[in-house]
Amino acid sequence: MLHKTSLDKSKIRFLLLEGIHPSAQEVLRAAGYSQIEALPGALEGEALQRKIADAHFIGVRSRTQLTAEVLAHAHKLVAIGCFCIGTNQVDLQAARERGIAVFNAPYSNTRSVAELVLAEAILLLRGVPARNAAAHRGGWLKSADNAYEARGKTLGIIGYGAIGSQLSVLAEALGMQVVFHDVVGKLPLGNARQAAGLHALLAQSDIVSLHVPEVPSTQWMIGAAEIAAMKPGAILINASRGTVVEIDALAQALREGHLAGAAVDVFPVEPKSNKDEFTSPLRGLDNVILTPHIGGSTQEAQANIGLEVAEKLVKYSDNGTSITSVNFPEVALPAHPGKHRILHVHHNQPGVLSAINQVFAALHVNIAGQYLQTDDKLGYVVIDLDAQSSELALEKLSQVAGTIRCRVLF
Ligand SMILES: NC(=O)C1=CN([C@@H]2O[C@H](COP(=O)(O)OP(=O)(O)OC[C@H]3O[C@@H](n4cnc5c(N)ncnc54)[C@H](O)[C@@H]3O)[C@@H](O)[C@H]2O)C=CC1
Ligand SMILES: O=C(O)CCC(=O)C(=O)O
Repeated sequence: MLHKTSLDKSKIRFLLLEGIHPSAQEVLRAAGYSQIEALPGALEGEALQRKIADAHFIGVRSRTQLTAEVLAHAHKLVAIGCFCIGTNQVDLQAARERGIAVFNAPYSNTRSVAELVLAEAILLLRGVPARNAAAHRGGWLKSADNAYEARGKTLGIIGYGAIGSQLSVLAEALGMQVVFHDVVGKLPLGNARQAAGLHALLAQSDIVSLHVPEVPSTQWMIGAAEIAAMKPGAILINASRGTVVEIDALAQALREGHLAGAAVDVFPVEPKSNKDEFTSPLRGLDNVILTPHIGGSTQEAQANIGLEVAEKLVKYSDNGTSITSVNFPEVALPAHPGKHRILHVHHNQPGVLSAINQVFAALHVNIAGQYLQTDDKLGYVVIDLDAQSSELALEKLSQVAGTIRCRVLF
């Protein structure tokens, strides 16, 4: 399917969902974009399909599912901004195949998640959730039973990426010992140690905290067997994705007392909005902290995410720069004063580049600058040329076999 775009800024439509921080709109407006629709909640089904059909750019957080089926309606969509870290809510491959670049904010809420997890670890070690719940019911559980300091305890971090390693630093500052498990070799920060494997980590940790992405290798990676391998009285914290932990197995281990407590921020099925009911086998367990996927929900993180992702969308829209895209060949582009710029996304197959160059040769167009980046399946070529040639060149380039999308910037 071919897409050809040549649009004035005033006609470019941004759809921002899920209460994205106003800082994003400020960036877009400062860059000259005025057609911005911002909605407080997520969309799904027909409503999403209808809205996305009209948008050139869409911004989502973790709720809106941009599946291949939804993207099939996104005929005008140029790029997606995930105003968060995770990009599992987007079918990245389907987006690529349609020439839609996807951007995210890989570090803006890292600290917020790490701080929440550390706080939860301390509260759970002290048995605060259960004592708090009892007090709300009129109980008074003053005792040191099952209440411990964080100092000297072993924190096992699964996924030693941005969040895991930030947590590691904070935990060591409290005097905790950190072990971690990751599928790739990581530089241990401070005195942290890489565990011999997942089960070795589970067997020695007083607290296990998950910081992996949602990918096939992490699906249900913590099930009954892994929970059984944890120390009796240990604590499990999951602020990664709901599909990483088998929630029924966790509920059972908590009911049976094998685990002393848990903090869970993400669930296999999460309510679509704040008005929908939250259901979970973990409800009603006093020793479990349940939070509504708010690991990254702080004012600081949301404001920074708004700026970061909106700036990436503006750069891609204004100038074609795709640096940091999570599904697209990355090209860092200079400004193009006095020239028009054609952006051509194509299947990386033999003959496309020579066909593109033949178009320019046949039109006798002088190319002022050409930039190319490819990966195994996708090619992204950018051509700067004189203003008077761009419309005709866009028309011809859109007809080159293998073209996915082609647009011109003035
Ligand atoms: N609860 C919330 O509000 C938030 C949740 N998140 C979740 O946290 C996840 C992690 O975030 P970051 O640390 O920024 O990501 P990251 O990409 O920096 O780190 C993830 C680490 O997990 C490792 N990993 C991948 N597969 C693994 C496996 N099978 N076993 C062990 N390690 C594995 C990777 O090698 C990497 O080091 C995100 O993907 C997102 O799903 C992120 C932000 C907020
Ligand atoms: O704040 C959100 O909506 C999602 C946060 C999250 O899970 C992420 O950044 O990956």
